[in-house]
Amino acid sequence: MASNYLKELEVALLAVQRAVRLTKRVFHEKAKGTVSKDDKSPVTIGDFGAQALIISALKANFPHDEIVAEEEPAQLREDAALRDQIWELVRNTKLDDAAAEGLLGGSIPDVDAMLDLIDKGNSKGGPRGRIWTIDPIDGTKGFLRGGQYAVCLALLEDGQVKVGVLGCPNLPVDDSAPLTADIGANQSDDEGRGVLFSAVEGQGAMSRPLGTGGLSEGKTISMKPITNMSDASFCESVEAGHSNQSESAQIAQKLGITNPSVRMDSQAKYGSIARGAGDIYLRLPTSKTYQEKIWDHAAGDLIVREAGGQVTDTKGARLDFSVGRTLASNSGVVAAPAVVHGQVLDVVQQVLGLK
Ligand SMILES: Nc1ncnc2c1ncn2[C@@H]1O[C@H](COP(=O)(O)O)[C@@H](OP(=O)(O)O)[C@H]1O
Ligand SMILES: [Mg+2]
Ligand SMILES: [Mg+2]
Ligand SMILES: [Mg+2]
Repeated sequence: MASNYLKELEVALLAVQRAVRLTKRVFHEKAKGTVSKDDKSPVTIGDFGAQALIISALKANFPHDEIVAEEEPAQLREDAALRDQIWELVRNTKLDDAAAEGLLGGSIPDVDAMLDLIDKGNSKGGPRGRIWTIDPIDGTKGFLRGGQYAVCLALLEDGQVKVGVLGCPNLPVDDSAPLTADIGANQSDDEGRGVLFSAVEGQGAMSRPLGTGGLSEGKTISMKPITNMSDASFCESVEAGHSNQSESAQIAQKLGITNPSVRMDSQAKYGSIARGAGDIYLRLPTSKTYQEKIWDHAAGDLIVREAGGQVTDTKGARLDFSVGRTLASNSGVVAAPAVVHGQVLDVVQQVLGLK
């Protein structure tokens, strides 16, 4: 029987909403409990705490599903002070709405249970079955800089993205607000910011304000129909090490795009183009060896496609979430409204020397 994924969507929206409450507390702190991972990338108490809360909600509702999550608890087992800071955040973060909080399964009993939950995100992924993928803070570097970041959750079934949710605390609520990575001078003022994007396969994409309790009504979002490339806006990573910014500038110029690129951290880029605030998202490989991670793209891929977009890699292939924890068979990302995707891809391939 076909599923409409209603329960999965509700749990995912509430789990992301709750996790965002935790990340926002850390965002507003000066000391974010940052440690360096083996690959030298940063992780904070916010990343670990959000992952624990989301996995707890998933395990309470879908105990047999597998989970591919970004963070692993090894460092925490050795660092009691860090572990206690995370536990303090996790046990004090709840939704205001008791029924919604109850749906997420209630409290985690103790710090060891929390570490075990973080560890439950260690699935290898793959082509079969139901697999959730979590990026507890996407754009950790943006989070540390005071920029954009996103809490990301998606459900894969037999390698296909079925449900995707992105919590973007620093984007404007207003879907028609212009595309900018700026979150305003006064970073402690949350007024008008915080959006939850979601999509279910075949059911369109939505946005709604991030709240503190239950869910508010969602609005359908769609990509902007581009009639003239010279008016298009494109976005890319802030981090030059994550995407080749000189190639993207050449691509934009060849397409006749006159606006400078908007550099924004995280999957907030996918959400922004899905609601028509921007048009095109380019992610161009900076190395031959780096493999994109499934948690960096699964939710955004579905949200953009359900909003009328097309998402491929630079070779023109759809993103393949069925080959493990990384997108090992893909290279980069080209996301654009379906009607112009072919035109954009053509220029990407010319500039990258792929044709
Ligand atoms: N060399 C590289 N090329 C592309 N992406 C990279 C990269 N090194 C790290 N990343 C990924 O880029 C993500 C952030 O994307 P963006 O640049 O669009 O904000 C990081 O997610 P995390 O912040 O969750 O670790 C990380 O997984
Ligand atoms: Mg990371
Ligand atoms: Mg990420
Ligand atoms: Mg992350």
